[in-house]
Amino acid sequence: MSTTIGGYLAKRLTQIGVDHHFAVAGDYNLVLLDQLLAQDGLEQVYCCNELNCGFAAEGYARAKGAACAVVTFSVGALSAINALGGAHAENLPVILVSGAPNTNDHGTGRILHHTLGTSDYGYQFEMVRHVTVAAERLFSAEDAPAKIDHVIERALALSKPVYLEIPCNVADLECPEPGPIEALLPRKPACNTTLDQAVAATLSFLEKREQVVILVGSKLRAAHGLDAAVKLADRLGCAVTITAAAKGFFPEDHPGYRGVYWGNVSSPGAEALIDNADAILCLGPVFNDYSTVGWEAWPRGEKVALVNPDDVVVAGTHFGGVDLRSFVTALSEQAPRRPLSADNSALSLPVSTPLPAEAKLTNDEMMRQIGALVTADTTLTAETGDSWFNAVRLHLPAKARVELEMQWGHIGWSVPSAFGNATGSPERQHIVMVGDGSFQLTAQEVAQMIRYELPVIIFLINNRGYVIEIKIHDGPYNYIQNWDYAGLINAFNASEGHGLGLRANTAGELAEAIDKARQNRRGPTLIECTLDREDCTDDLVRWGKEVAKTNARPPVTN
Ligand SMILES: C/C(NCc1cnc(C)nc1N)=C(/S)[C@H](O)COP(=O)(O)OP(=O)(O)O
Ligand SMILES: [Mg+2]
Repeated sequence: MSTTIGGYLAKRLTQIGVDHHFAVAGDYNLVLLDQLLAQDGLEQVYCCNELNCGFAAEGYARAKGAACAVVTFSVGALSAINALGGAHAENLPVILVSGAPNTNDHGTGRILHHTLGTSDYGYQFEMVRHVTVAAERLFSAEDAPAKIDHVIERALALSKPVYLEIPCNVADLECPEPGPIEALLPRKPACNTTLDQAVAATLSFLEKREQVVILVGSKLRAAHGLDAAVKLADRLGCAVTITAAAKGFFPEDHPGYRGVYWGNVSSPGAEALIDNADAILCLGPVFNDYSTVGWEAWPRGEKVALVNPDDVVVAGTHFGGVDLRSFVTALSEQAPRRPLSADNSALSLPVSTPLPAEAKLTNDEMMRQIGALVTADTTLTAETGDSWFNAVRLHLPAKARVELEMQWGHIGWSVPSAFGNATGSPERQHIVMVGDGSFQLTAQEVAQMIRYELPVIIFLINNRGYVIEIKIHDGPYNYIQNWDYAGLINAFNASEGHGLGLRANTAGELAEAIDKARQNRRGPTLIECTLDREDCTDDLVRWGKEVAKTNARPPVTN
């Protein structure tokens, strides 16, 4: 039996659970797109541009565990590279496939369209290697299967993006059918010696310590450690806090859950919990300048055990090659059981009383109404901006998901990412919180939500500008042209009733808009929430001041 190179890739995608791939056509990838279209069980979904295509794949990977975006050479791929940087920063296995020039043109000195106008077509491959963990260029059918398998295996093993370049005259060449997928799926090293020693060292580290706290980090999901973390919390009976970027990675109805640890904008009591702990088990943490509030809130020292996706550092010893899930599972089975020491009734939940219907809409009222929408089936995608602080403050029902991009932080990511996420998990209710500034970068993808009839509810928070930047450092550059955001839906020809654009100036108008959104099941509903520019979370103001201070540090002169 044989197939084509495009058919081989298509079959491999379905074997790893990718039922859709995202694409923008270009003459370098049209034959490849035909090969992918021919695969049963693999749907081709189109995007407005290649940046959105990359972000849609990133969102799909959040839902399905892997994703694929197909773009054309150079003019397409260079836009998608930004989204690949995001997938790398957020630990998501996105496979970027780029069409490429005819193999006969290499080395001829000829000038090709869509290129820099030089005869060297290798610059894209050089650029993409900086944002991927594996990259391959195909030139023939002979080594194509091995190269395709290599990038797929690396993407899954490391939960990171990879790249495949397929010339336009190679995509339909004949090659053998793919074999079983098992060898490409993640398998952890069976080195039990190091694992056992890491666990033993941690058990003795914990032995004499009373105030144990687990801090859940944003790499925990990519390391497949969510369930193991709950088991460990049950075993240790300890308090559990999360970093902001790990929102939704630990059940908030768990008796040990004690909120978000984020320095001076932590949940009430969470900062003291970490400061007073004598043992902090950090599971998949990312301590960057934003998450440590300008390097101020960064748990370090002998009381910290670092459990990273592929290594453990505890009591001054580094145990390499130990995968997080195996380690946390073994620790939860061997640690002495302790009684429950934490009680999340101590977690004070934000309570805001409903405003009268005619009252001007406020941020708190907006969040009260959005919070009431969130259920176990909800996926809330929250954009960079005050939406971060609003989303992190929500108290989530078990199994609700929050998607954030707090490492990469590319404004505009939320709309295409939610489009991809909704494509990959149509059974869930999808909500987006996105500011006016961010929305202006990638608004087109709402048109695809209309085209594919995805009932995403988009809360467009119109506070007239880049408020997070205004709070960090104000200037004329933080103010933008105001759009008729609610009216934009009509520009996307939503007249078939597949899309709704509404505006909410008051508490009552928001409640009505949400009712309409819940009934609109055949397309997106964009609700423009108008807020005063000064009406932002206190957390943003306090956090912004600290970050501004950190940015302003003068160069150290020695
Ligand atoms: C301009 C920028 N960041 C700089 C930036 C600029 N360009 C890209 C691609 N990504 C970025 N983060 C940011 S966070 C704006 O405040 C976002 O404004 P908006 O979406 O309106 O949200 P808020 O009003 O809540 O801040
Ligand atoms: Mg704004």
